[in-house]
Amino acid sequence: MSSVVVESDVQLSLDSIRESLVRQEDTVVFSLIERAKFPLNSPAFEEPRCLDSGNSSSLTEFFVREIETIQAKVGRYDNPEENPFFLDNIPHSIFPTHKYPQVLYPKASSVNINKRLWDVYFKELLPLFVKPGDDGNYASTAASDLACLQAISRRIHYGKFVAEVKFRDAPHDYEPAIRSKDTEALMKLLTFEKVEEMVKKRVEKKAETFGQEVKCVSGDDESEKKYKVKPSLVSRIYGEWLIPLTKDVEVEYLLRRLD
Ligand SMILES: O=C(O)C(=O)C[C@]1(C(=O)O)C=C[C@@H](O)C=C1
Repeated sequence: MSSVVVESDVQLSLDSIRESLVRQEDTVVFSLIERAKFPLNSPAFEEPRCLDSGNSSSLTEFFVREIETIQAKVGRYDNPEENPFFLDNIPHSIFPTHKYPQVLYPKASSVNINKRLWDVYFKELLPLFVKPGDDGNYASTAASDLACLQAISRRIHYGKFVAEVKFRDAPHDYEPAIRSKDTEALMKLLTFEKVEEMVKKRVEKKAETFGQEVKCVSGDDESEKKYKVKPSLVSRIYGEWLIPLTKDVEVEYLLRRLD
């Protein structure tokens, strides 16, 4: 076992972790609603159109790389809740940084599935919740995509904190499955189906509340409410992608928890 130990006295409970996940839902749902203002605008993220010869990034990739570099310089990635998409060598902050408590197990803390998230987001999620088309508004679209990607990335990588607290609460349950690298057993141990159902219902309600068209004319037919992103789709995005990705992060983290 590593000689570096986590600060096990740092207050960490499954309830407080779940409260943060609930709050993060607001950010995720809002970011999807904001992104839905623009059509798909696929040339922004599919095509290398940079006029600088030698740069084969798409506009969106270029934008994300540049923003991540600036954000690293002001300390974003010193926060263990944040995980970059492109930075292998994260520049040091050029400002004094906050000392975050070492809550995560150091050898497991670097789990990062953002490459997978990038593909899933652009190939599977985005075409589901935005209209097809191209209005040429690529810079604003890229900024909106980054907001979605960062909110979703934070949410799914929060699985590291969930896994840490579950491990601390029941190390004897988890240790045999970790030692035998039994991912199926780990998945079973960390799954709470009722919680997942509640999450899916709640995000649907949030999408209804945050994304309904607001009209001030009295006598409007309630049954004709319109939404910026279909609420059942937000629930599906959580059920089919965000929760499974969070669970994959939890498993990846646990597999390294005894290194
Ligand atoms: O709340 C938990 O226990 C989590 O692990 C988070 C989460 C989720 O992604 O929302 C994932 C797995 C559980 O089955 C329930 C919910």
